[in-house]
Amino acid sequence: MTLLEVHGVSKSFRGVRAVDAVDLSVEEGRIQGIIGPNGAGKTTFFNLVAGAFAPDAGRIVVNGRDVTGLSAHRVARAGVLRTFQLMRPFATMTVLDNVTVAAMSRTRSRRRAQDEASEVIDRIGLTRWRDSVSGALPTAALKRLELGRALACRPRLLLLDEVLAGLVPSERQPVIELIAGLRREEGMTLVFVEHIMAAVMQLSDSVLVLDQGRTIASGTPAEVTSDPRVIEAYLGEEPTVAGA
Ligand SMILES: Nc1ncnc2c1ncn2[C@@H]1O[C@H](COP(=O)(O)OP(=O)(O)OP(=O)(O)O)[C@@H](O)[C@H]1O
Repeated sequence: MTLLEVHGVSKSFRGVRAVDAVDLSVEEGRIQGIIGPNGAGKTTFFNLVAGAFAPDAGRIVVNGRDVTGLSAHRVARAGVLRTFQLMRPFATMTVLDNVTVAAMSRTRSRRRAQDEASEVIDRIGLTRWRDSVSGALPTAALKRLELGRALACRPRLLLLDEVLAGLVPSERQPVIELIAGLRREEGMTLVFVEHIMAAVMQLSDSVLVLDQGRTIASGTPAEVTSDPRVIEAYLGEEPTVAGA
């Protein structure tokens, strides 16, 4: 079943076409990567799918329902959630309370929300930080917390915005495995924007490549990374972006 269908979405900011007639179709239970050089339009595309901005043109359908132009809140209720590159937990609240607040979006029972939050915290490997104030967490734990807050809402489609950014290489693989497990064990559908190519290669069933707002390639990780248009688009970028 197709969970996400994006038809020809476009968005301009003061004359700059940040996203230009982009199509994407994601089947349920698949992992879709989105890559592209800086300024390619990846974050804007996420914002359009998550309802942060309405597109100037095009249509977004989630689980057969047209969500084009709906608010982020309503898109979330349709089952689409995103994480943010810059984490936004409540710094003075504990990890447990932060995840409980997210779980409260699904239940009125604080007790049940707390139980679900505890499960999520174990799932994402934050058990030892459970009662710590979020502001005291190191970056790697904060990244997991951001993921946990999204998972507590039990999304059907999770949009991950550079979850590996800011992590040192040894911290990346466990997070990659955590993400792979979400699909394998829970059948979650994921769309992720990522600069770390090793993660894109390992996780993605399919990759969409944007450059200057347009789709320049789409296919398996091996197909897109050997595509001359993709190689050309990345020329001049930091080697860690193109080849890490
Ligand atoms: N809110 C905004 N107002 C004005 N211009 C914007 C806004 N958001 C994005 N843009 C512009 O749209 C274009 C695409 O930006 P976007 O952040 O979507 O790219 P990106 O691929 O996510 O880049 P990066 O990899 O650097 O995060 C850029 O030219 C950017 O300056």
